[in-house]
Amino acid sequence: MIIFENVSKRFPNGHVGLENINLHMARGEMAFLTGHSGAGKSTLLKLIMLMDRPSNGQVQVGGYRLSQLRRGQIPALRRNIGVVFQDHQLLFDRSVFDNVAIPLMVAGFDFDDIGRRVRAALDMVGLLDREKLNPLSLSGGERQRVGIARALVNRPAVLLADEPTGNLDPDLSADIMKRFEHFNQAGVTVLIATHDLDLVQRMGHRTIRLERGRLVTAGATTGEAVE
Ligand SMILES: Nc1ncnc2c1ncn2[C@@H]1O[C@H](COP(=O)(O)OP(=O)(O)OP(=O)(O)O)[C@@H](O)[C@H]1O
Repeated sequence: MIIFENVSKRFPNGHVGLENINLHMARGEMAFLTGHSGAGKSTLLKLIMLMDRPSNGQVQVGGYRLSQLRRGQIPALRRNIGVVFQDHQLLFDRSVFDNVAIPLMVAGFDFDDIGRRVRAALDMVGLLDREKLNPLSLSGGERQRVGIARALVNRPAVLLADEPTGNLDPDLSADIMKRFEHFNQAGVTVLIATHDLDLVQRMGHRTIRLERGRLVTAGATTGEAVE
């Protein structure tokens, strides 16, 4: 589902963010991406979601070589990748409903369809009764769940999360991770960048570890060679 072949990322200032990464995540897999601050976790996620391009090597997602995508194919790829950020990036001048609806509005869904899909996504994260509220009136954990609903509303095949539990207490972090596990069981490929090694160990999924831009452990993937 996600393949990195000899991928390096050198920034314009000369800093090497990623060096010769070879990685294979199978469809339907769940993995954690770990490493110290500055190890390259966000850089790796940005290459998958096409927010940035590698300097060398190839990234493939869902069978597409990202370097060969035509401009017109990029929105379809992005719709297939849901992204959850640590600071959830919600709009505080819109309701919870509108925040979750944004990807569908951008994609041009009709009004009724948007209503159905937004409510289904809010239901999945247990926030159906909060749709009219402003995110400002929600707790940190609830805001994060709104961010997850927004990431899932397009029913993407891949869910990426960058430090999704960074500001949450251990119970809420465990709750959010359980939800990711649940989506994974429904077939979504899930990759989560996190510093929370206790949680990673407790959950027992594959761990992909970066150190100064290099892959030091890629863990195991079902039936396929890695690294
Ligand atoms: N646009 C950029 N220009 C120059 N250097 C950059 C750029 N983006 C990231 N870097 C550097 O690349 C390295 C990897 O950054 P990245 O954000 O991927 O790390 P990270 O593992 O996600 O860290 P954290 O856990 O702190 O979020 C860091 O040293 C960072 O300063």
